[in-house]
Amino acid sequence: MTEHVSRETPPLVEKLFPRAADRLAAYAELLATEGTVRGLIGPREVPRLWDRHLLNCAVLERLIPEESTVADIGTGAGLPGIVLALVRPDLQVSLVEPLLRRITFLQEAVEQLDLGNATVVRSRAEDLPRASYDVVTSRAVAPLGKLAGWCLPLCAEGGLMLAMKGSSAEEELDASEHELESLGAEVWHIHQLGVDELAQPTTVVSIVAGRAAGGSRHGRRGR
Ligand SMILES: C[S@@+](CC[C@H](N)C(=O)[O-])C[C@H]1O[C@@H](n2cnc3c(N)ncnc32)[C@H](O)[C@@H]1O
Repeated sequence: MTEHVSRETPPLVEKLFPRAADRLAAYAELLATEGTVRGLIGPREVPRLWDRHLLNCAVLERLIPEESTVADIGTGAGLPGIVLALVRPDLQVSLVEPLLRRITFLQEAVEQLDLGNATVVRSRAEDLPRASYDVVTSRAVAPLGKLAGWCLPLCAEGGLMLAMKGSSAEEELDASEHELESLGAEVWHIHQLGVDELAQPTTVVSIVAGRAAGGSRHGRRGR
């Protein structure tokens, strides 16, 4: 049986992201059609695309300072990178992905959504230039310790690594403290980014890279 994404943009999306709602809906449609045909999104995910994927990624924008350069490592079909570029036109987002099949989809999506603030980069995280981004994001890419080894070196000094994690966040953080210290990270924190109408908050581990003198460059934009 073919599953469908709702053709109606949920009222919550109109309320939270009024200026991005139309293009978010176009992206949802693209994921539900080409994304499933090309095996980038499982058909069972389609009915819950909005809650479990698009809104879950969109709330991450609350932790990103204005006009940041962002690298989304292992973006896959563009999560959270494309969503961030849509809801935050002030950001410059690099969509980083090594696999050609996904790169082709990302290039088509960027073109169809007319995303002037997103660039598709075919690369593994380890091969990107160091100290190049204000913020490095990731979702469902690798365990935190390994991920920190890839992402923290990409952050400019005082930059921010944001790893979207589920219920394993606390455990992964405990297990990787030694690695984080050896990578020069000084401050880390677990955020629960909630939206009242959604059952599940988005759990994000934020880590400030390098010597974060007071961390004032990264003022939070509220829960
Ligand atoms: C499970 S998918 C998650 C995709 C997307 N972030 C999401 O949440 O739907 C993991 C992605 O990480 C990519 N990946 C794996 N190792 C990587 C590396 N070393 N550097 C960059 N991307 C990597 C894979 O190609 C894959 O697209």
